[in-house]
Amino acid sequence: MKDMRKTSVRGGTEVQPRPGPHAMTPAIVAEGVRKRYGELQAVDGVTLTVEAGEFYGLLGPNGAGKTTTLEMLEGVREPDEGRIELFGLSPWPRNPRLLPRIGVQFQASSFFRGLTARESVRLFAALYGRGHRQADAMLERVGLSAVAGVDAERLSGGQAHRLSIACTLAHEPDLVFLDEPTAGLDPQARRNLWDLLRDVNREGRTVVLTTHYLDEAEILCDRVSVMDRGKVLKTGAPAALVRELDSLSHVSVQSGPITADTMRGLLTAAGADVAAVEDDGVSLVVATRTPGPVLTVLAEQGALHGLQVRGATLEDVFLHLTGREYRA
Ligand SMILES: Nc1ncnc2c1ncn2[C@@H]1O[C@H](COP(=O)(O)OP(=O)(O)OP(=O)(O)O)[C@@H](O)[C@H]1O
Repeated sequence: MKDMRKTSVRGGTEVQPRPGPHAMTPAIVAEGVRKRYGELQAVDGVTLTVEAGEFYGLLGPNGAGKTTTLEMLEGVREPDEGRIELFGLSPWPRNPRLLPRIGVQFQASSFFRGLTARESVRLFAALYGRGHRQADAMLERVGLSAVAGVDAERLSGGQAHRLSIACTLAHEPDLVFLDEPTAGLDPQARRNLWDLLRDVNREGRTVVLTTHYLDEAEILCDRVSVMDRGKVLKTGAPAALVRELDSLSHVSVQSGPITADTMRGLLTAAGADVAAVEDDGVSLVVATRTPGPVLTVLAEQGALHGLQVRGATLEDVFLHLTGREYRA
């Protein structure tokens, strides 16, 4: 079921089979995790499980506690309370048995001064006893071979993000943590990075990311946890969270062939569940919980020109859960 969704999102690309996640120890188990900074309860009892092979997202607005949660999962910040296990092992205090299995993306802006892109990846690979060949293959993989000899600090924003991911992946970790990996990228660079992250996940690696971008989470993640004020408000597959909302769909067609009044009459006669029918002279829009009968009526009237059906999105889920607008 999960992989079918991914297949369609990935434009028909075939998903590589991977072992069923439930057969394995979860990649991450966190129970009742808390972190306080002075008076501020930044993380307030987070409980979550990430299965091996999952693409998992932590969503939320600024200050929700995503980064603090991620850092505790990574083992770089000590929780005040709670239990965390990665592949059944505690990441805190720093656990040398776990280090080769996890990859933590560092900020793209903090490469070692004076090193080229190639040297940067080779350095990271060497830290884990991996050779030049593997590092260079990773550089190729992220599409940076052509700029391998360029000073890392002179790369474009998109290239720098790709380089930081190459460094994160150079030792082939099973579990990859990314903190807002596409922040600040232009739409094309974002999409390129999405492709790369999907490929990494398709190889069977577990990917956990934080993001402000709800579209990104909806497209990439198998499951997301929506966080606000240090708490997880809800966890689930993006599509399931959206479906649970039971919100209105908006069916829109070009104005002209049929008036709003006629449409209302026909929809009532057809027994369709309609909340509103409006026409602004450009589009006729029907808000409904049952788009099927609406589409049938429009088809019968030959009024399907310019058809668009817009359902709820994760943004609506966020609004519903937090009672406030999503500000990326
Ligand atoms: N080292 C720190 N010392 C004190 N307060 C901190 C520290 N790090 C984060 N905070 C505060 O804790 C809260 C949670 O921050 P955190 O960075 O975890 O949230 P976030 O969801 O990742 O937000 P953003 O999207 O802005 O990165 C915020 O109010 C932040 O100001």
